[in-house]
Amino acid sequence: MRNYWDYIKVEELLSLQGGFDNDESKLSNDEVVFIVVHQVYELWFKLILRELETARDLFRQNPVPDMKLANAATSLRRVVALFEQAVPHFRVMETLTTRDYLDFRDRLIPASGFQSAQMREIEILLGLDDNLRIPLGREGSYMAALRSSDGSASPALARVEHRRESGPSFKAVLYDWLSRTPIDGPATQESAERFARAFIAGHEKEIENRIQLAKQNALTPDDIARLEQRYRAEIKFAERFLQAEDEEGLDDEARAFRRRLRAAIVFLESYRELPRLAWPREVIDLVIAVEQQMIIWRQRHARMVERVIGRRTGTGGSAGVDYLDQTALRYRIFNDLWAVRTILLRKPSVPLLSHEDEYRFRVED
Ligand code: HEM
Ligand SMILES: N[C@@H](CC(=O)c1ccccc1NC=O)C(=O)O
Repeated sequence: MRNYWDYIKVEELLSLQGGFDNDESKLSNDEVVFIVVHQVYELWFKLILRELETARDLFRQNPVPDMKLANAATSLRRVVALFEQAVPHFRVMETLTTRDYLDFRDRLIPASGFQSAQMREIEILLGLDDNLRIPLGREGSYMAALRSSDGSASPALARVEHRRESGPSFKAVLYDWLSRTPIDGPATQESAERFARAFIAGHEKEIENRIQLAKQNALTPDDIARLEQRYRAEIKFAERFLQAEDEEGLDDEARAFRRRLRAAIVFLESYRELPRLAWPREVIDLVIAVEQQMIIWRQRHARMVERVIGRRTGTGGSAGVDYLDQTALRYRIFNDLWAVRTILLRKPSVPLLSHEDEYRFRVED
């Protein structure tokens, strides 16, 4: 007969909280809390990885089946919900007082969450650039921390190595897809760059409006000059961004790719009410929401750590909270998606499209 305990594997599950000695009777409530909270996180990470992999596999196709964009949005919405649930979960860990935790902390050394293979898999699958990674302190790379203390391989290392070899990151395939966006006409370099130039002209128009407004509000000539200087700097940023001149060391092909990518993101965000652009824009908005939640996770973990162990060195050998705060600040994957928000225009100032009808649902007459 089919029953709950066989399907959920309750007995097996409840036998996994015994720590290094597999003997829960030896552990305090505090230590079982410590173990269970981690196990719940690793289950959340498992679900996040499944959804991110589904989304990556969808965008890996060329062409990406338009009918499946809603599925991608569903996967990404679930990832956001999982992180949103995981963040407040640190409250349970904060019921551990520093003294209670110190009762068993030394036994954990050198184990650390730095060895959470699934967290590394999420970073790799999303597309975190290894060059951004902050060295932990004791080991050279984050991969070294996944080896056993005698340097031998581990299931965690195998997991992460497999993830590194299991195909392109979600970022890579998403950006490839975006770079193929037909921008106000065919999906060519020329139409992308033509749109970018028209968008910059929109910024020029916006500035004239703002300066007129400043004059009407009787700002002093000095204030107006200061405002105009600030607006001109904003245009310069927008130009450098859309021409991908802010990136060092790109060859011509890479720079052309970044221009198509950035023009596409600006295009989707600026005309999101056009039916055929609505789902793509929803997808990139959800990608931002995923990264935002991951940054909040890092921050919330760091605040919990500070509350429980202050600023002492981590069992994994890092500077502890200082290291964690740096990761929350520096680990950014979808910079282009975030940066676009700096240069978007009010609706009245975005360029008129020459092929707007091509982005409407066609009603067969
Ligand atoms: C009392 C509870 C906790 C303390 C004191 C703590 C402390 C730390 C410290 C100090 C680090 C930096 C590496 C090191 O030197 O060890 C770290 C890393 C990490 N911890 Fe925790 N942690 C706690 C709970 C958790 C929980 C519940 C999770 C959930 C999975 C977690 C996941 C991680 C991850 C993934 C890292 C690596 C972060 C990165 O390198 O980006 N930790 N933790
Ligand atoms: N790095 C933590 C120890 C710790 O939290 C931990 C130890 C063993 C297994 C998972 C852990 N979680 C996060 O690092 C600390 O410095 O206290």
